[in-house]
Amino acid sequence: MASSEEDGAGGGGGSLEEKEKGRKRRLGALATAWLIGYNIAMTAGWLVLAIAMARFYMQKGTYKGLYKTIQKTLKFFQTFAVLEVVHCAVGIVHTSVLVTGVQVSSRIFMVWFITHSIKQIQNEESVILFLVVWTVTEITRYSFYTFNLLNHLPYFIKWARYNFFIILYPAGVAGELLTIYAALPYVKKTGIFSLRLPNKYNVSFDYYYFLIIVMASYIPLFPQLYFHMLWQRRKVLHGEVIVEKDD
Ligand SMILES: CCCCCCCCCCCCC[C@@H](O)CC(=O)SCCNC(=O)CCNC(=O)[C@H](O)C(C)(C)COP(=O)(O)OP(=O)(O)OC[C@H]1O[C@@H](n2cnc3c(N)ncnc32)[C@H](O)[C@@H]1OP(=O)(O)O
Repeated sequence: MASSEEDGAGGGGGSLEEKEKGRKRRLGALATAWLIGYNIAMTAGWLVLAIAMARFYMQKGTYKGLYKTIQKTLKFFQTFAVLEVVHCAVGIVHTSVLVTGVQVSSRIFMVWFITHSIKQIQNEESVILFLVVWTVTEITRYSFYTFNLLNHLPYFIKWARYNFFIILYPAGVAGELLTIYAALPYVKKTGIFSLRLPNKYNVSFDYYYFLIIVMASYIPLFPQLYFHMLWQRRKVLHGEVIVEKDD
């Protein structure tokens, strides 16, 4: 995270260098305040989602219809996560734009272009699987960032942040892949998001094959995200310094 770097520089000095240092400090404080607000809002959003899912299941005794009940909250908070890519791009969070971009875009794709668009699969068990996994992950992750920024990080949150993913990441990926797989027959039948020839643009696009490519792209991309997290884990929990290649 961007820090109030160059601490100790005089604020009221007149030189250009001192003014620049003062500006950076103010930006650092502003960025920290923004990130605290953002992370609190995201923790709260995913907590609301967790409570709504638990209430639904306790009242109805089934997961059928669960997605429909929670979809608005899910769409709102998952889409809001686009800001994470912005945070990296503008440099207020020191992490890879590429890694964050792949993570966020795959989630947004699942929410809008699979589960929202193909209604027939909304009651699949695999949807519940990735929903539960995402929810546990995000409550842990955003509360970790919040407490970290406030310099009051309980060890169990840090531990959970850098251990839960070992199981949750593969479980989430399984839920996502099974959901896309379940969507394939409906995509083929309805031709949703596909463009057939002839048309005035003279281009064709088959969403069915696109989804197969997306599924295949998990094979090279997921291990990179997983190893990234394993490196982070070693760095944070065991204090190992590992030099990662830039994007
Ligand atoms: C268009 C079609 C697209 C199709 C694409 C197909 C791609 C398929 C492959 C993708 C598979 C993804 C599947 C996935 O959706 C499944 C799941 O998520 S399942 C649930 C389990 N998931 C996880 O556990 C997620 C783990 N991933 C992450 O945590 C992040 O997303 C990730 C970007 C991968 C890692 O994060 P990061 O590098 O940021 O690690 P850290 O958390 O350790 O943070 C590093 C430093 O940055 C600071 N930071 C980061 N974010 C914030 C923030 N919001 N506020 C404040 N600070 C932040 C953090 O504190 C660290 O700073 P420092 O080192 O200074 O302490």
